Amino acid sequence: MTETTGRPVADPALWPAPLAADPVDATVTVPGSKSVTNRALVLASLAAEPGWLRRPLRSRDTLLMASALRTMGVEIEETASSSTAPVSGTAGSGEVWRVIPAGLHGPATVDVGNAGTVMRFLPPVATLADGPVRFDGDPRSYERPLHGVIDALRALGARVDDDRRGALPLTVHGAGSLEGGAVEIDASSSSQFVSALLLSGARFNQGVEVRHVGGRLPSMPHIRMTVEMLRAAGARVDTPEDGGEADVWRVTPGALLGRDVVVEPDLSNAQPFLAAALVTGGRVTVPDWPRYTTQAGDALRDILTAMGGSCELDEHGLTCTGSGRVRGVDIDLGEVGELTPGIAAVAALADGESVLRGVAHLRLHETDRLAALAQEINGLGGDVTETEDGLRIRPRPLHAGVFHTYDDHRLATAGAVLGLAVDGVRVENIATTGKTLPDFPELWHGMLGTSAASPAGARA
Ligand SMILES: O=C(O)C1=C[C@@H](OP(=O)(O)O)[C@@H](O)[C@H](O)C1
Ligand SMILES: C=C(OP(=O)(O)O)C(=O)O
Repeated sequence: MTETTGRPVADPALWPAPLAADPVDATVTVPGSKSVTNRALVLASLAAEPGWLRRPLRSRDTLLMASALRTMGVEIEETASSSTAPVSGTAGSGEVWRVIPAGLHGPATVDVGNAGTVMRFLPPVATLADGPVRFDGDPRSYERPLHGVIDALRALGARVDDDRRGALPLTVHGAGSLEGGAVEIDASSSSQFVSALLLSGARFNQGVEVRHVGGRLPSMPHIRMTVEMLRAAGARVDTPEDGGEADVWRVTPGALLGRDVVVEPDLSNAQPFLAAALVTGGRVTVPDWPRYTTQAGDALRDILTAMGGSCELDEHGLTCTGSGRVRGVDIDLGEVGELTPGIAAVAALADGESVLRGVAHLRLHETDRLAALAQEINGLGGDVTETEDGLRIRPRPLHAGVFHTYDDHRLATAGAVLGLAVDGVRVENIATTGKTLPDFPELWHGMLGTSAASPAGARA
């Protein structure tokens, strides 16, 4: 692309990933968790009384969730300060959303975008509406698995019209209530099937009993998050982990409490920043890292340590420090699949081979993440091969090039991590980070002490 003067100009769709001139040394405050925010919105909407979310994530996925619940009749008031909330939270300043539940209504139309949490958590909610709720979304949402939720809802008494059988778009014909009861699903393609049924289960006449039958269930921490948030809202939940049958979860019918939820920082979105410490031999602190959490991102402490860094959790938050050396790992990421793109980027810069296992289901995430990572890292000169359930990454010197992102926020942040160490990486559609981390470019430049207008080390 050239101006009329013939001078080359930057393509605005290609973000010049800043090269780290020095080891990073920064504190990065990471916005709220997508997974906590969207569960809290659903649970608050199903509760018997109003509730609050403090420091919710404001991103495409969470705004889609809020707007979907609003179209079904829930009131969500957004305020800038916590002063109106007469409750015990200690979130301090920041945004507060007040959720006022109401009888759920149809007809309504829900745009799920490409948010797994919206497309899976809301059809069960829609069975409680008093009319039809239509679900549609981005083209990719049509390809993401939904059969577990649709088949289960039918088995539990709902009427669902899915022209494409087991996929979006679809209509849930809400009848004001759902019988509920016991159901078997194969959730090996997404833990969100289980979470979806449990989240609404307390509002079904007979509650719900979900039995997973099939291959390995991924992302167990996310199911634990669902269980713990349900319990905090007053639901009785029986799980395999408290002596119940393997792969069976049960939610007893009952009213849910309105809560005052302080949303934790999104630990999976902390990943690129912590990875920056590792690949530049620097140091990054993420404040407010919870001492106890069900978030998958907490596994980063161990993973980044195994890759050559050191991570310390203290009153300042989590600080990860790079040693100047990045080690390859052989690791099963099945429990924490959403961390895979960022780990793959670090692994491509390591001093030895890595094997990332247990993540075959990533082929049906925002994009086919295994194919996309192999393609894009190899496009920069890397040596990545897809295995049956993951990636084999052999580090090689990388070179400048365009890193395509396939509308996947985690591909975009992975490209930024590579750009720290490889001169001339341009990330296509950095704005796609807005799915869960809208201010990513500003946060990234802030961490590096550069500015988007004249980033040191960046090339237009
Ligand atoms: O329930 C959740 O909030 C999530 C569960 C996981 O989904 P899968 O089990 O489909 O991987 C995870 O990857 C996703 O980012 C968020
Ligand atoms: C898989 C992810 O998202 P979703 O909630 O859309 O499934 C993710 O954020 O990595």
